[in-house]
Amino acid sequence: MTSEDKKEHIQEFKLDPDSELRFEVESKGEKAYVTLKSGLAEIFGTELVKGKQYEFLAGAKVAVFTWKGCCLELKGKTDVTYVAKETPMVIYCNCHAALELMRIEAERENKKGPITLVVGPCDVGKSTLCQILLNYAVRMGRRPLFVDLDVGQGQISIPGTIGALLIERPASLDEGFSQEAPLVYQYGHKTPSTNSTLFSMVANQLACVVKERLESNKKTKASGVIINTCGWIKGGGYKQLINHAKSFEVDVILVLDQERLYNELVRDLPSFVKIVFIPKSGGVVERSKNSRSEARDQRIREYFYGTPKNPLYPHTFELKLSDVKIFKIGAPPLPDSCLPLGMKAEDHLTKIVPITPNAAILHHILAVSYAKKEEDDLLLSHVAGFVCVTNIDMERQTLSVLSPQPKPLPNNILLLSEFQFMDSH
Ligand SMILES: Nc1ncnc2c1ncn2[C@@H]1O[C@H](COP(=O)(O)OP(=O)(O)OP(=O)(O)O)[C@@H](O)[C@H]1O
Repeated sequence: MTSEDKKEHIQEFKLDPDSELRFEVESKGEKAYVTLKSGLAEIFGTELVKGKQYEFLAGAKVAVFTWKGCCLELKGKTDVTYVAKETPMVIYCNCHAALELMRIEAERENKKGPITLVVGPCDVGKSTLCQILLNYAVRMGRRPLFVDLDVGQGQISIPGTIGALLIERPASLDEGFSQEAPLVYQYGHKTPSTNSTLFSMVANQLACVVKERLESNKKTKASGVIINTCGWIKGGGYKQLINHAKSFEVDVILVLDQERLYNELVRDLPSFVKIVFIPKSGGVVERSKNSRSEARDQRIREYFYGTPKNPLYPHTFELKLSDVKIFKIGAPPLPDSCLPLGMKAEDHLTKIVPITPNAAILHHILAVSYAKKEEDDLLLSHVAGFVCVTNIDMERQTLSVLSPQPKPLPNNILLLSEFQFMDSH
C-alpha cells in the first residue's frame, strides 16, 4: 500500500464495554481522524461528541475508551493501532469515586477537599491519570485545582516552569486544559535535579499560594487539588516527593507502577496520608529523549504561535538594554574555603545574579517576573509570561524580543531560562 492509499484508509471499530482503541500518529505531517458513530466514548476522560470528527497530529498517542461499548471510525495513517480489552480504567474510576466521597465530606464540613499527589517513574501515565481524574471531577460539577510540578513535560505554560490552573471544564482534545490565567513560577531548567534547592523553594512557594487560593473559593476548596510530578523518584527526586507531600499537605498519593516507591512512601509518611498503588496502563507509550525534546520545543512554539486550529500572532519589538534588568538564579558553586563567613554552599544555588546582556542570551527564553524589587521577591514571585530573545544589537544597545503581547512589557525584571527557541516563522 502506498502512503497515499494509507492516508485515505478508513477503518471501523466496534468496541465492547470496558475496552479501548489505541493508536499513534508517528510520521511527521500525518494526521488521523476519529469519529464516534454510536454509543459513548471518551479520550482520557473527555467525552466524544457523536458525529464530530476529531483530528490528531503527528506525535499523538491516543486511547479512545468506552464504558458501555461504541462504534468508532478511524481515518488516516495511524501506527500500532489495536483494541485493548485489558485497561486499568475501572481502578482509575474507583480512585475518582474515592476522591469524590472525600469531596462530599469536605463540602459538608467546610473543609479542604482531597489534595492528591500522582507519582511514579517516567512514562507510566502520570499526566494522563491527572487528566482523567480532573476531567471526571469537572464532569461531576467540581472545580479542582491542577498543579503541575513536571518541569520538563508539564501541561501548564512552557517547559522550565511549574504552575497551577483552575479546572472549570474538561480538557479539549485539541488544546488540553484551557490555559486561562494560570499561576506560573519560573524555575528555568529541564529537570529538578539541575538545581534542586531552587526547585524546592519555588515548589514550596507554589504550595503556599495554592493553599491560599483554596481558601478563597468555597467550591474549589471542597474540590481539592490534583498534583502531577516528574519521573525523578530516586535519591534527591524521592526527597522532593516527600517535600511536596509536606508542603502541599497532601492527603492522598497515587503511586503508579512502582511497588518499591509505594513501600518507601508508606514507610516515610504519616499514616493519615492514604497511599494507593495503581498499575499503569499497557497503552502508555515510552518516549525517547528525542521525542521529549521535540515535545518541549513544540510547547514553546505553541506558546508563541498557537496551534493550527487556534493560531496566535506574536509581536516582535525592541527594548533598550538600559530599560530592562536581566537576572539568572544560581551562581556556580564555590569551595567552602572561598565562601564568606556564615554562607553555605547551597546559598549559591539561589543567588540572584545580574546578567549583562551579551550574545550568549540570544534565542533564550526570558520570564517576565511580577517582582517589584529584584532583591527580595524575585525568587518567590510568579511570572506574567515569557519572551524570546531574537536579536541583540550591542552597538545600538538594544534587545529584540518575540512576545505574545505587544509593547510594553508588564515589568522590566526578566529571568533567564536555560531553554532556547529558534524562531523559524
Ligand atoms: N491508555 C493509553 N493508550 C495509549 N496511549 C496512552 C495511554 N495512556 C497514556 N498514553 C500516552 O502515553 C504517553 C505517556 O503518558 P504520560 O505523559 O501520561 O506519562 P507520564 O508518566 O506523565 O510521563 P513523564 O515521564 O513525562 O512524566 C502520552 O503520550 C499519552 O498520550
